[in-house]
Amino acid sequence: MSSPVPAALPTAELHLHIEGTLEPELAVELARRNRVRLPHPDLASLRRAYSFSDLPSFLDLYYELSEVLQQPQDFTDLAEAYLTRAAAQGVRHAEVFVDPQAHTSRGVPLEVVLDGLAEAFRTAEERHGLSARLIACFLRDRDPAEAEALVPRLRPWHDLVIGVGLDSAEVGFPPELFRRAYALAADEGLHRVAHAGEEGPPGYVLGALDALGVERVDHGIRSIEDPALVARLREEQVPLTVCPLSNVALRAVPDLAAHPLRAMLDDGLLVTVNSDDPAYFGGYLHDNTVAVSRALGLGAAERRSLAEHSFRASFLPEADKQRHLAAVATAAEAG
Ligand code: HPA
Ligand SMILES: [Zn+2]
Repeated sequence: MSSPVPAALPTAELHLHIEGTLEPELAVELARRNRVRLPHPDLASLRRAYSFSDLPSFLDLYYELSEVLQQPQDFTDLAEAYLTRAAAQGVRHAEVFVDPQAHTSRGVPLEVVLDGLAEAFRTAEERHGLSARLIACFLRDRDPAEAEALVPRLRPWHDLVIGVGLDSAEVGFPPELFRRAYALAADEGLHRVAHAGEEGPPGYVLGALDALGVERVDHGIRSIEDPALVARLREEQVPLTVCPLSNVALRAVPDLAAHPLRAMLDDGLLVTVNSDDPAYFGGYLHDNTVAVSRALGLGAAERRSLAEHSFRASFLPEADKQRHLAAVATAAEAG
């Protein structure tokens, strides 16, 4: 008999790509609504395409399906579906990635993307009991000049877009390429995070810290290959937003039992669990927590630490962090 599923604790989700929440059913519906031809003729064949060998093979499908997103309402529907699912999985605050260039590069205006998402995010607290903000990611496999040009264009949405990030194909695109874009973002008062050490080497994590001044590292799992880097991440309590089901789906780790999450926790790192692209990788936030807990034998104390870390690592004001941490304590002691 398998053990009962632990209850979801209140948690902040800090590594979630809104485009990665596009479930196949919604992709098919939006393709029909917008008369976009998908290369997969029906839902069953589309579902079969959700099998990946690495990050680039996933990104091919992720960008292809993003083309069904055309109108503000499409982005509102996408966000609304995520918020509904996230709330049911214990998420009480979300700092959500969006890839503006994935849309502007195919002729969808920035306003369509951000106003569409804003429509759902504005009412997230009342409708779903969770607060939600955006982090605009630069696509690292495109010209850094595009990233630099994007930064001032985010100004009208600074109540919603609280930071910048860096994603897409990692290997061959080191953080240093985006030094200027991040300096511009810092001047605008935006928070800074970056994907590093997912497929790329530990040196990319160092580059994100030193060249980009990031406040959090997304993934960062390959940091464990460099003991001096691990010591620095521990001393500086740099948050690492880890995504277990993503790492297995993209073969960054062979299976969940081999995932470094427990070692990272035991090393005193400020790690959090997140879902990355849940429509593609088989689970939302609590699904990740349950799966990795089972595989690594994490207990209630470790799950409480993960929930606490998520709020400590968030960009929430201190008073809100304390309010959420109190809610974690109440839920953990009840459960
Ligand atoms: O996991 C990811 N890594 C890099 N880029 C991405 N864009 C969406 N998901 C990812
Ligand atoms: Zn990611």
